[in-house]
Amino acid sequence: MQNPAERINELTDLLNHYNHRYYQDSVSEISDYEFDTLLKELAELENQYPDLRREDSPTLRVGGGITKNFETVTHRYPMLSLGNTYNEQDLRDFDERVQKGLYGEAYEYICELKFDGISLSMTYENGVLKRAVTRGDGTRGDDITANVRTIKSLPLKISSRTQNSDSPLTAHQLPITNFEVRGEGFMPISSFEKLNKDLEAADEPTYANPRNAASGAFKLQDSAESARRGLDCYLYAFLSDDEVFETHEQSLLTLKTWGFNVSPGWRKCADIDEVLAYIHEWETKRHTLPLATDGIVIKVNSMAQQRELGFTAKSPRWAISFKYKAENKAGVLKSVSYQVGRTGALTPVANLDNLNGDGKGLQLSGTRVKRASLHNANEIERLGLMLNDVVFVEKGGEIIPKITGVDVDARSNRLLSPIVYPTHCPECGTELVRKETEANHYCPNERGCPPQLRGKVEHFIHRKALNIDSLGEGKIELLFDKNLVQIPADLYDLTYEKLFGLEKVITDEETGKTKKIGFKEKTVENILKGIEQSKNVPFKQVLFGIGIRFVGATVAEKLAAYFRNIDALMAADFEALCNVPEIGGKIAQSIVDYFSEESNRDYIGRLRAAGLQFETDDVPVVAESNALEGKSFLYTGTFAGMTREELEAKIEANGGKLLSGVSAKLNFLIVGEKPGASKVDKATKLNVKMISEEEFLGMLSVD
Ligand SMILES: NC(=O)c1ccc[n+]([C@@H]2O[C@H](COP(=O)([O-])OP(=O)(O)OC[C@H]3O[C@@H](n4cnc5c(N)ncnc54)[C@H](O)[C@@H]3O)[C@@H](O)[C@H]2O)c1
Ligand SMILES: [Zn+2]
Repeated sequence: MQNPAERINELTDLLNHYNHRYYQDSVSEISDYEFDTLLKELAELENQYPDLRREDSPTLRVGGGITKNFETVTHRYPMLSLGNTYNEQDLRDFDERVQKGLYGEAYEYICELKFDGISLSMTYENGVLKRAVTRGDGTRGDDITANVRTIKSLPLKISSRTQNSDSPLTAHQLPITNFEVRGEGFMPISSFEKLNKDLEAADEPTYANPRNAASGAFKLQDSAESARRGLDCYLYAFLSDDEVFETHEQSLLTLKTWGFNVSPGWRKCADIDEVLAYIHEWETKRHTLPLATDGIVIKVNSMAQQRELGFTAKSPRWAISFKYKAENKAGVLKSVSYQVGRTGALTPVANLDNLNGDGKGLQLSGTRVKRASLHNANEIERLGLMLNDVVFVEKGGEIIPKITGVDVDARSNRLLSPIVYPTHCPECGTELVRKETEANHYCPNERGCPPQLRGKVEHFIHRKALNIDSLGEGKIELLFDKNLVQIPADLYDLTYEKLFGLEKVITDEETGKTKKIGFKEKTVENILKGIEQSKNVPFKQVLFGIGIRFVGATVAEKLAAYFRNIDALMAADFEALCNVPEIGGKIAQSIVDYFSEESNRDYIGRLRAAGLQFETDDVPVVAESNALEGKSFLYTGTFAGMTREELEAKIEANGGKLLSGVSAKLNFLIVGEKPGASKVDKATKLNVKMISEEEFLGMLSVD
């Protein structure tokens, strides 16, 4: 057996790693349940061997951190975590501790839903929103006011209506005007789904769940982009220097009258049994809410009693959270279907039913589950799946259900058959290929496979490409069905006459509901207007929209700035392309291959004839010297003498290469004011030379 010291070390390192990934990178490498189980194991070991507890133990600290991408703000009142449990007995133990701590005084609880997003603290001065800060490490957080201000439901200035009168209270009439409110910033499930669809269309990585998506959105540098992500916030706490409220209940009611978005689901409970009833009631009901929740928060109602009970290093003694385990059910794998995505990648999808086999699917976390993604052939192999197997299906914070295992014991009396992976594309019949380095099989028929063609048009109209938002997925399907559009260039041949009156009934695969879409006058005018306006979209977006493999929005921007027009780009050979800052061999080869095909050149010709922008009118980078030739740079933070754009232009104008991340290839990291900790850390580890703004400018003057 491992000795306790080793295990404590191992757990501390592991949990600190998961915390970093979760809070800094918005990624969950393991489930919350697994994380909490490991944390509990560590806490118990530390209890037994207090001397072995490390100073950086995750049991002592709130998990988050500050990012240095934002101004750091010290919290007036620390922002702590919550103790958590997954079972009733722990809750009863908590209740007993409260009882003891209050020496027999009567007490009651408030139960609230536990919203799954990120904690926010908002400071109001004279009734006006001054600052919004993340929890960070509990003592200091990131100032993300600009992003939080994009939440429409959050009052920027308090005006409230009293119970008896309809006239708004001014700030002066409020009992208190300097205070802090706390709440959970979240992304509604509908916004989350829309965002992921958008990201997918732009070839960018998607988020595993709404929490990670919210966390990412609140920490964007560009608040206009935050605004587009549809964030929201529920408030659940009030803090001030004076004792304003006697109970938590009063504070919630008052916050509501002041115009704050307080979740309506909370309830006062007289004892722990009522708390448990609340927990059972919401176990499935919570799935009908428009946002993700992962449990219940239980708080002692009286503020005086809260003060009496106090805090541990990490969390209040007067509150605890009860977390629901991801629900797991057994079902039957009826069949596997195969979907072809817009890149031609094949995804196997499990078709499931309940054990009764009545065709109704599995009732899981409040929804009916009939399908689960199997990702790729490796996953099927890893699970050892056979058709007609009894499988365990889980639906957690991940929203999309997954198969977690096979009930091998159930096999003896079942008729099983192997899953035969297709050799040909189910959509177009072309033989599938599988590259050595990739897990997925692909259909190589880029130019004839219907989902791939549709995908290209969807990519073309994307906001970051030609931005034709009057055409959605359903409308494109209709255009495909009627043979009006095959490739994006066909969009420019559409006319009012061709579009008017088109109709189609669409059936939702999940719900079976049907909906009719038809092109009436207004729709047609909008579509044509959107297409017309796309002719003004800048070259870099057109280049992205064309859909050359590996040419994402950022690469397209670099190429457009460097070559300035399509002719120069098409004329560039592999070497010339590799000379462009940040363009590597893989991208260069893909571009060369693309333009070597006649059909692609014809396609560009058609788009050009339609009047799209194929040259850029941004100010070009004028070469100044070759002082930086052969050297690569990256910067972090802000600079006194120039903007980031000017710095980038300086690097390029003097022959330097700008890299997008810290790697062993990087020669210099230019470190400005408030540098990013992760870049500096990584540069230190990799021994990358770090220089100041002055040192960089000094490099320019030497010959
Ligand atoms: N999967 C992973 O890799 C990983 C890594 C780190 C942490 N985690 C998870 O995160 C947890 C720790 O996160 P945490 O410290 O934020 O604790 P927590 O999320 O378990 O609870 C505290 C938070 O709950 C939120 N909350 C939501 N509704 C609330 C309400 N009505 N009242 C009060 N607070 C409410 C607040 O933001 C508060 O900060 C872990 O227990 C684990 O489950 C997972
Ligand atoms: Zn195909």
